[in-house]
Amino acid sequence: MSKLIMLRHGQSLWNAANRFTGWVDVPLSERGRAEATIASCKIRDAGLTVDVCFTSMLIRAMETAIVVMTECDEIRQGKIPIVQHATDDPNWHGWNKYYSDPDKEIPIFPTPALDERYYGELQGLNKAETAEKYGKEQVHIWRRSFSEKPPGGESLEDTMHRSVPFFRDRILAHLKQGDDVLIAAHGNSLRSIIMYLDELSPDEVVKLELATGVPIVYDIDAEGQVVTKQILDS
Ligand SMILES: O=C(O)[C@@H](CO)OP(=O)(O)O
Repeated sequence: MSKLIMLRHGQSLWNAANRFTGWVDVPLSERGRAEATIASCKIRDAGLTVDVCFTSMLIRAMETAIVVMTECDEIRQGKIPIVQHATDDPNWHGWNKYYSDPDKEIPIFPTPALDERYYGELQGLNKAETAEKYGKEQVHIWRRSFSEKPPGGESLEDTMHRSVPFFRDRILAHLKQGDDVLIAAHGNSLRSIIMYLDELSPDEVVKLELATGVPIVYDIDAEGQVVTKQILDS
């Protein structure tokens, strides 16, 4: 049985300011880094370790992954987490040219497939002011419905079309072979994967809210099926 730990990044500076963020690359707040540290301790205290880590390309998810993987040493079992950048980037050479033993490393794979949903024309706007302008109900539909897109942005369904194929092709492959996996990502990219894992309907996913910095732990069997789910929220 493998463990899948899903973690929404800690509070960002725009979460704190109640602004739509989407693909804007805003870092964690002081509280967000503390939340990531607490998440690391919860993962350690639950006796969990990590063999492979996936994050989005956005700094708030990467910061969270790095804090989790380095704050409580037990999680990395004496191994070194190393970020695995894309090999086809013409401006970036050398990161994978070194002497090392792969058994002593934990690869961290950043991927755009796990980025937050693109919030289009809402990016940067204050959420409360936007609700006053367009109505609470309309803004709730933009934020939480499955198929409605915010103006110029992605619906959850669009996000799912990139997150779930990546999850199935890349992440489940590790889980099926027995690796324990950490995904540090975003409210909506994780909602789309949880919708898939928990077999939620479009109506059910509207009510799914993920808190920042709270680990969600799945047991996954060798066929890639969910056996149990636990939320480490206390
Ligand atoms: O602003 C965002 O990018 C997201 C997550 O913080 O917001 P929402 O909760 O509206 O999906």
